[in-house]
Formats: sequence, C-alpha cells, structure tokens
Amino acid sequence: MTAGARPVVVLVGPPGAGKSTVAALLGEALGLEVRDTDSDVEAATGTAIADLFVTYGEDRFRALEAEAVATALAEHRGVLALGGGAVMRPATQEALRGHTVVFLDVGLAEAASRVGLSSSRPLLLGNVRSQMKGLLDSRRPTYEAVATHVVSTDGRTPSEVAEAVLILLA
Ligand SMILES: Nc1ncnc2c1ncn2[C@@H]1O[C@H](COP(=O)(O)OP(=O)(O)OP(=O)(O)O)[C@@H](O)[C@H]1O
Ligand SMILES: O=C(O)C1=C[C@@H](O)[C@@H](O)[C@H](O)C1
Ligand SMILES: [Mg+2]
Repeated sequence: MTAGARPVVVLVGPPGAGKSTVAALLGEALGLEVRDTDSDVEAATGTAIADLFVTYGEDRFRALEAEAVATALAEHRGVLALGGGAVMRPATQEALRGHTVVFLDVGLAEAASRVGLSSSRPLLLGNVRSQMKGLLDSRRPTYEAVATHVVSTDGRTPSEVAEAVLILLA
C-alpha cells in the first residue's frame, strides 16, 4: 500500500447506473487505473458474483465485498467503481467519509432497461422492474448520504456522463 493513496473518484449507484462503464471512460480520460470491487471479489474468490450468491449466500458476499472496498479505498489511486449494494454496509459508509464520491443517479425506467434480463445480477432475477423499484426506493437515501456529488445519467450517453464527472473533478 502507498501511504496517502486514495482514489481520485469513487462511483456509487444502483445496478445499471453505469458505474463500471463510466469508470472505464474516466480511467481512459485521466490516464488512471480503474478498479471495480465486483471484479476484485471475483478475482479473490475465483467465482462469478452470480455464483457467489448461490454458493455462499448474500451475507458472505457482502462481507467479502466490504473487505474489497476497504482495501481499494486504502490503496487505489485511480478511479474506483463500487458494487451497487456496497454502500448499504455501515462500515463502508464510514470508510467513504472524506473521499470524493459520485452518485450516478438513474431513474427506474432507464435502470430496468439497461440491465434487461441479464442473469449476472442475482438481486434482479424475476421481475426486473419491480425488484429494481424496491432497490432504488430503499437505497436512494443512502446513495445520496454518502455522495459528495450527484450526476444524473438519464438521457445521457456514458461519454456525456463521464464528461459531467470530469467537470466536477476539474
Ligand atoms: N448512460 C448510459 N446510457 C445507456 N446505457 C448505459 C449507460 N451507462 C451504462 N449503460 C449500459 O447499461 C448496462 C449496465 O452498465 P454498467 O455495467 O456500467 O452498470 P453498473 O452501474 O456498473 O452496474 P452493477 O452495479 O450491476 O455493476 C451496460 O450494458 C451499459 O452499456
Ligand atoms: O446492487 C447490488 O446489490 C449488486 C450490484 C452488483 O454490482 C453486484 O455487486 C451484485 O450483483 C449486487
Ligand atoms: Mg458494475
């Protein structure tokens, strides 16, 4: 770990907000490395997230995720995308204090249409729109509370969202 290292920006928001997509664009634009805690958990366990939910259960996944977030916040200097539910853990809310945190906001219609019927998001299996509504309603106050900035993504391309984030960081 490098002393004093911290991400330039941490992206939070629900599935379909575009965290991973926008993080990649920001990394390119800023010439910085991109890290995504979902990928970190998959690399650490050698297992896809959807399989982790089945094999270990959500609680175990959340514990692994919290560890991955704490490590990345402490040692990553580039752009960091968090898993969509990571902010719901109080220890993670605490760990995010003092960081530049951007909530990529998205409305129900666009979020549901972006994630579609992908089977890689275990929390959205079944009725995607209804699961997404519950998730957005219950999490929105937390996304807003941990964020230092909010960027709306509705009706914007990933490049336009990345541009809006770059303006905030300038
Ligand atoms: N602004 C946007 N406009 C249209 N489509 C988008 C936008 N941002 C992302 N997408 C598309 O939505 C899908 C989900 O994006 P992405 O995987 O980046 O979301 P995420 O926030 O990382 O989700 P998760 O929490 O599940 O990791 C992808 O197919 C991506 O191409
Ligand atoms: O919103 C969530 O709870 C999740 C989002 C994804 O990033 C993954 O971390 C996983 O599918 C759970
Ligand atoms: Mg992602």
